[in-house]
Formats: sequence, structure tokens, C-alpha cells
Amino acid sequence: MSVSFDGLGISADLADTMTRLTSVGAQLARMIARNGLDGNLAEAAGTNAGGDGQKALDVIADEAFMAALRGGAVRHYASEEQDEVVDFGTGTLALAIDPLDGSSNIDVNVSIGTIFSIFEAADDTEASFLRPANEQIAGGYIIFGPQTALVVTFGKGVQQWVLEPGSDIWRRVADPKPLPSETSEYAINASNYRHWPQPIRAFIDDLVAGAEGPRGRNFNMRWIASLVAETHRIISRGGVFLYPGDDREGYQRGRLRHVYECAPIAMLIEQLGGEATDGADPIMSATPDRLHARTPFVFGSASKVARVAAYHDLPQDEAHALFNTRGLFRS
Ligand SMILES: O=P(O)(O)OC[C@H]1O[C@](O)(COP(=O)(O)O)[C@@H](O)[C@@H]1O
Ligand SMILES: [Mg+2]
Ligand SMILES: [Mg+2]
Repeated sequence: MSVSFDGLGISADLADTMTRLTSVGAQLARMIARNGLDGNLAEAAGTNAGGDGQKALDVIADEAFMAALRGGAVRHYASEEQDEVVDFGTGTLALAIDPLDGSSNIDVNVSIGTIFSIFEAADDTEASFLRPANEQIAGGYIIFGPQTALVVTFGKGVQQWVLEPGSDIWRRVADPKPLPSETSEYAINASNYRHWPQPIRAFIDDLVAGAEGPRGRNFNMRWIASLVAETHRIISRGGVFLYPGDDREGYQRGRLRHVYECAPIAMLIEQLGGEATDGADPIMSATPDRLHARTPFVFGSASKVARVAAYHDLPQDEAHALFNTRGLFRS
């Protein structure tokens, strides 16, 4: 057996689905390690349902997961790369997937990943996914980086496996620890500053002001542009991630997709004692209105996520005031 989920109390259907996912994960890891030797995985390949340009690896990963899952316990397959839910006809589960996350990093040898969300299948294809994330029975990701790792929750804590390089063998390693509630690291694409709503600008202004600002201490920033890699860093050492809505065309609800990006990450983060919101309200209790719906996304250490929500509650004049007047937010 190349991976084992024994002792985790999950159903045979869920274990079979996870085995199929990890088998494709091992194949993709080998392929990614050979990028440039056998062809260019970052070559342009078309446009997906959301209007995003697809790279060769986006399409290869989607086809590989779909082929591996067909005939198993998954009945409804929803993918970033498919306009509509694919109905395999039989099975008890519904799986939503971002087959390849962080596509802009394929050709620069930076960590990329796969994100997945699993529900019990509903009667109708769309109904399987247009429901609150707190109905998920599993959520997780595979990260393809210096190590290939699987991080997943089945609703009782978070477990992690690492792929033995060059093989199909996944070894379980220590479970991730709960997130620290305080942190000094934040992640946001700061090039969008001028497009952000005022509460996000005010929050970031105060972090950037560091020891001289209202927070009275310094913060550090990271931006990898792979949601999976940012999540893995935050799970490893804490931090807060923000992809807010902004005033660019098509970005009013941010960039990230509720169903197959934010919902499973939110489940992992909450299992580790962190929080995940759209800036104000929890992701886990929101119901998306479309398969490819976007949502603003803020997640990570609980106190930081709560602080972002508090900035949304500031009176307009205080959100605009010079940072040194915001004594309320010292720490
Ligand atoms: O390029 P931007 O606007 O900083 O966006 C980066 C974000 O886009 C994403 O790459 C979107 O995911 P895909 O690569 O699956 O489209 C996230 O992984 C990442 O957080
Ligand atoms: Mg993605
Ligand atoms: Mg993707």
C-alpha cells in the first residue's frame, strides 16, 4: 500500500478517493521535477471557465485527476478547469478541485499545489457544491515544492504525509501544530494597494508603520503567489493572508474561488485553531451562489483575522485618519 489512512476513522469511499488523489499527486510530482526536460509545462493551453489563461500543467493535472477518480466513489467532479460539474454517474461523494494552484509559478520553480474539497454527494450536481463549507467531510492540499506533501483534515485535526522522493510511497509525519494566535508575518499582493478598500489599506498601513506606528512593533511580509505555498507557510509558523476584493474590473470579490480554494483552506485553518473570513464573516458558514464564485479571503492566526474584521467596523473617519491616531489597535 503506497499510502495509508488507517486509524483515522474515515469511510472506505473516502479512503479510496484519497488514495486516487495521492496516486495522481505522486505522478504530478515526478512530472513537475522533469519540467523543461520533457517539454514546457508552463506553455499556454487555452482559457478556463473563469476566463483565466490555462497552462499545459493546469490541463494535464485536471485530466489526470478526472481519469483517476472516474469509476471510484466520487460521483460529482467540480474543477477550476471545467465549466460545469462533471457527473460520473455513480458514487457517494462530491469532489471540488483546483488541480493546479499557483500556475504563474510553474515556470519559475517555486512551490505549486493541488487543493481539494470533499462532500457527501447531493442529488443534483450543483447542489453538491453550493452549500456551506462546514458540510465538507474533507479538505486539503498537495504541495509540490522542495518536498511533496499532503496536508488534509477529515474533520478531526489535521494530518500530514510526505512523498518519498521518486516513489509512490507517502509517509505520515507529525501532525501540524495549532496556529499561534499572535504573529508578526503577513501576506498580501501589495501592488494592488491603490485598489483596496479603506479598511484593508488602514490595516496594512499600520503593519508597514511597524514600531513607529500604532502597533508599536515591526512586521514582516511574504508573497509567493501560490495559495498552497502561503497556506503551508502559515500552517508551519503562523501568519495572516489577505486577498481582499478591490476596485479592478472583475476583482470586486477578490481573485480566489470559494468552492475549491477558500472552503478547504478555511476548514484546515479552523481545525488548527485559526480563522478564515471574507474580511468580516466566516467562510465556513457562507453559501456560494455559483460554482466558480470568488470571495475575498483572509485567513490565519485568529487574533490577526479578528483584527482585520475590526478595521472593517471602524468609523470611516478613523479608518482614514493618520495611523498614529489609531491607539485602539496597539500591540
Ligand atoms: O497574481 P496574484 O493576483 O498575486 O494572485 C495570486 C493568487 O492567484 C492564484 O495563483 C490563483 O490560483 P490558480 O493558479 O489556481 O489560478 C493563487 O494561488 C494565488 O494566491
Ligand atoms: Mg488556485
Ligand atoms: Mg488553478
